[in-house]
Order: sequence, then structure tokens, then C-alpha cells
Amino acid sequence: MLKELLAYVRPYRRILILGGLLGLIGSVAGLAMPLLAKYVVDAFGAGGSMAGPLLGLTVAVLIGAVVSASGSYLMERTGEGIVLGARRRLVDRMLRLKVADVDRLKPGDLLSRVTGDTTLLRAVLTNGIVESVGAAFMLVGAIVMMATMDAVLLLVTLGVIVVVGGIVAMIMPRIQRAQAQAQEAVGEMGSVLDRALQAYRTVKASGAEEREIAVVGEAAARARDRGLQVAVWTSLAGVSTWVSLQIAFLAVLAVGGARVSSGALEVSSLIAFLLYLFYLVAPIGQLVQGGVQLQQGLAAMQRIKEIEALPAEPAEPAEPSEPAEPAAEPAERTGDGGVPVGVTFQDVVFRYGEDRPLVHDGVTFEVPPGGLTALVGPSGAGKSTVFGLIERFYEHQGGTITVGGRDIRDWPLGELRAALGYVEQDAPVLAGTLRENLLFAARDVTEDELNRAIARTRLDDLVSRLPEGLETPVGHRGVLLSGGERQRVAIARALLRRPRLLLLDEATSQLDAVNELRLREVIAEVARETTVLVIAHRLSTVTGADRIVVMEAGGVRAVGTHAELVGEDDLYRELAATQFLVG
Ligand SMILES: Nc1ncnc2c1ncn2[C@@H]1O[C@H](COP(=O)(O)OP(=O)(O)OP(=O)(O)O)[C@@H](O)[C@H]1O
Repeated sequence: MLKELLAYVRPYRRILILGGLLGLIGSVAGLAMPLLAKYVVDAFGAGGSMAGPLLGLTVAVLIGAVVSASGSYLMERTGEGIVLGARRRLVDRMLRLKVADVDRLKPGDLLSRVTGDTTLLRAVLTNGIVESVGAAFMLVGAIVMMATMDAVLLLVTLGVIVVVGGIVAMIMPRIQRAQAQAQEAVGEMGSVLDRALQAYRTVKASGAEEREIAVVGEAAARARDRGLQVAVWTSLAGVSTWVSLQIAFLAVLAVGGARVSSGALEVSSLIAFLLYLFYLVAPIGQLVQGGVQLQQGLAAMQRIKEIEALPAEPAEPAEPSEPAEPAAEPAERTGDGGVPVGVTFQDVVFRYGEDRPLVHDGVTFEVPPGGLTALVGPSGAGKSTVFGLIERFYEHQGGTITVGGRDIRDWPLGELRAALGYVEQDAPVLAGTLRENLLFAARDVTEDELNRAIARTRLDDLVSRLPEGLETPVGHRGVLLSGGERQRVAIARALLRRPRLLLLDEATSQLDAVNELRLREVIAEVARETTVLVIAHRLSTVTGADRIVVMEAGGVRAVGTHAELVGEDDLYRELAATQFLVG
């Protein structure tokens, strides 16, 4: 862990060493002060001139101040750099995780790792390390100076230092444990707050404000309790150090006084020794503080590493193979999109986890390139899961899925997803402006292409109505748009990606007649240019489809056109009679 912690520092080691050296020079200047004080006292006693020693003392103070300030600025700079590096690495990993892993994680907790835990690293990796090194140097320096003055007093002092070290070493692991729990509690608080904010309207509509406030409040109180535990151990480490040093003072004063009166030690030496002892308070305190920070840093590291240890999505296939449809190159593009590709599912078996039931148990169907294919079936039949598998959000455990005749496991992941357009059912719009949303999946489109997509998805009305047109912010998850507008924005975004296969998860929410008509027109138009696979909840969508795949309980029950299925399939007839007769 310590090695991994130091890995964060490696890129900054030069500047850190420079900062440390400046700190060191500052310390040397500080170290010279008691000696200069002794000269001042000696000069005073001998009745000589004090100008020289006083001047030396002043210069030492000035050098110490300037050099220490520069050193501390460099430290802060390095600290910010380290936090930036840690955050970038963490966010990079977070956004490349497998969807299945993210399903288990809590967004609020993830957020606290990026914001809170990385900040904890800063203290330990800059000031912690450098001040500890500086403090160790000061400690050794002071001990050497003390050794030149009196061996007996030195032994007394060393005895106390050993005791301090022992106590602190016992406390340190407890600080790390308490800090880890405290960070975990902060993460937990983030998660419960996130839960309430994500479902803000539901919280209000359910009259659950008080309850949620209490839940978040309790989580905050737990975080406080854990924080207090850290404070208790940290204070204990601090106070033991302080008490031990006070005892050392008294002991040195008593033993030193006796030695002065017996003539074994000069008064000036005793004064200088006591000054060194006084001087020791700071480095010992810093070492203890450095130890505390180290424990806190290790606790934070642990939480950062937990995320970094999760596997990222494989960007490339394990053994790349040649595409099965070499003709399917963008040269033969139709309309806006690439060459449409088909999809096949052959005996696909899938479950979301070892301990979960099978969602797909031998799913087999074929979608030829081009045209509109609708997936229908009762809730929970595994329709959205089909999309999740095609996008490779999840890995199927058995059978074969092909896109464009090529096993999806042989596609480089980026290429596969570039060929697909995906419109989610629930949250298809992100915070930002309308333009940002439209260009989210394809950054390189021209203004013309953008306008065409807007026209095709019948969004021109909306754009002309909005106060700032395309630059109008749409609110968190697009809350400032209507459900139908959100869907059409998501479709326009997916179209701008020029997909060879469009996966459209139709919203179940009821659209008004105008919006439904617009959506139907858009889908029909798109299906003329590319392959559209839609999870259908509306009669208008299924009647317009070239073929319909009826799914039931993890399998495919029937495939056909609306007319065929109404005649042949009982489940379909029932679904058509109930579920789709919306609008
Ligand atoms: N991320 C997930 N983790 C675990 N189980 C899941 C996950 N997503 C879906 N499931 C489960 O898989 C089953 C199939 O879900 P899926 O979303 O594919 O159904 P669906 O046919 O699309 O249903 P609906 O029409 O209601 O959207 C459900 O029983 C569901 O509980």
C-alpha cells in the first residue's frame, strides 16, 4: 500500500525534492538558532560584543522564513498536482468500468471517492512526506547537537523519545481503521443524498421529505461519529507526545540542574540543551502528525484502489478476427447512415449474476439488415436485456450474438458501439444545452447534418420555441423538456451517430396523439435507411413493423408480421388487445 501511495508522487519527485530541500534549508537555519543563542549568552557573560551573534541570528531567521515559504508553496503545488492526477485516474477508470459492476456501486459513494478521498492523499503525499523528512532531519540534528553537550541528558531525552515512539506506533493502525470507516460513512451519506436527489419529484409526491431528511441526517451523524473516532485517536497521539516531552523537560531540568551544581555541566550548556529540547517539540509533533496523515492517506488509498481494482471493459477482442461482411463498409452508405447491419441471436443464454435466474434461456431470432423490427412481450421477458447484450453492456454466457454477420465478441468494442445507435427508455437526455445533447454521440457533424436531424425528428418547432434555441439548457436529465421531446432528442442524437443499427427502447409513458404520430413518422423514416430494432409498447409501432419478435419468459415465442401474429399467436393477440392499445 505504501508503495502504491508513493507511486502517486513519482511524477512529482523532482519538484517535491526541491520543495523538501528548501524546507530542509529552512530547518538548518532554525537548527542554528539555539547555537547562536548560546553565543549570545556566552558573549553576554564574557562582556564581549553581541553584535556579531545577533546579526547571525537575524540572518538565520530571514533565510529560514524566505526559504520555508518557497518550500511550502512548492509543496502545495505538488499537492494539487497529485490530487489532479489521482482524480483523473479514478474518473478514467470509473467511466470505463463494466456496466454490470457499476450496477452494484452507488453513485453518491463514487462521487465521494473522487472528491473526498483524493483530497486526503494530498496532505500525506506532500506535507506529510516532506515535513516528516524535514522533521526527522531536525530530530537527528538536534540529537547530534545535544550529544556534543551532555551524554547523560541525551540518554534521558532518548528514553522519552523511545516511549513516545512506542505509544504512537500503537495508536497509528487504529487511526487508519477509524479513518477508513469515516470515509466510508461519508460515502454512505453521499449515496443516501443521491438517492433522494435522483428521485426528487417522487420524494415530494410521496410526502417523504421528512423521512429522507432524517435518513440523510442519520448518515451524516454516523459520518460525524466516525470522524470523532479519528479525532479521539489523533488527540491521544498528540497528547501522549506532549506529556512525554513535558516529562523530558522536567527530567532534563532536574538531572541537568544537579550536574550544573556539581560542576559537571556549564549553565550555558544546560540552557542550550533545554533550547534543543524545546526545539524538538516541533519535529516530534510533525512526525506524529505525518504518521497520522499517512494513516489517513492509506485509508483513502484503500477506497481509491477498490475502484481501480475493478476491471475495465475490454476495448479490443481477445483474438481479433476478420469481419464476416467485408462489403459492409461506409462507402455504400444510404442516406445519413452507414450500411445497415443485421443482428442474430442464436441460443443465447444470459443471467445478470451467478445467483440470478436466467433472463435469456436460448433466445434465437434474426433481424435482417434494414427495416423495422419490433420486440414485444410481457414485462420482464428480457427485451431490454437484448439491447444490453448487443451493446455489450453485459456478456452473454452461452450461444452466439452476431452484428453484421460477425460475432460481437470479435468486434473491437469501440467499433461495435460506433455502429450502433442506442436510445434508452428512461433517461435519454443529459444535463446541458440542447445542442450538447444532440452532438453527444457524434462530435464531428456539420451544422447542416444537425439541422437535417432536427427536421427529421420534428424538433424544429421546439428549437424555434425555446428562448435560446439550441443553446437552451434542458435541465438535469432533460427535465425542462416533455417526455416526447426527450425521446425525439435522444433519437436525433442516435441518428447523428449514423448508426448501422438503431436500438430504440420506446418509452412506456403515454404520449399525446401528436407526439406519437411524430415519433411513428420518425421511426418509419429511419427504418428506410438503417436497421431499426425497437422495443415496442405502442400499437402504431408494431403495426408499422416489417417483423415482430414476440418474447416470453426468456425465450422467443413467435416471429411474424402484425397480421400474421394476430391470427396465429394467442399471447400476441392478448398483448395487442391490451398493452399496445395506447392512443
Ligand atoms: N441490471 C440488472 N441486474 C439484475 N437484474 C436485472 C437487471 N436488469 C434487468 N434485470 C432483470 O432481468 C429481467 C428482464 O429484464 P428486462 O429489462 O430485459 O425486461 P423487459 O422485457 O425489457 O421488461 P419491460 O418491458 O418491463 O421493460 C427482469 O426480471 C429484471 O428484474
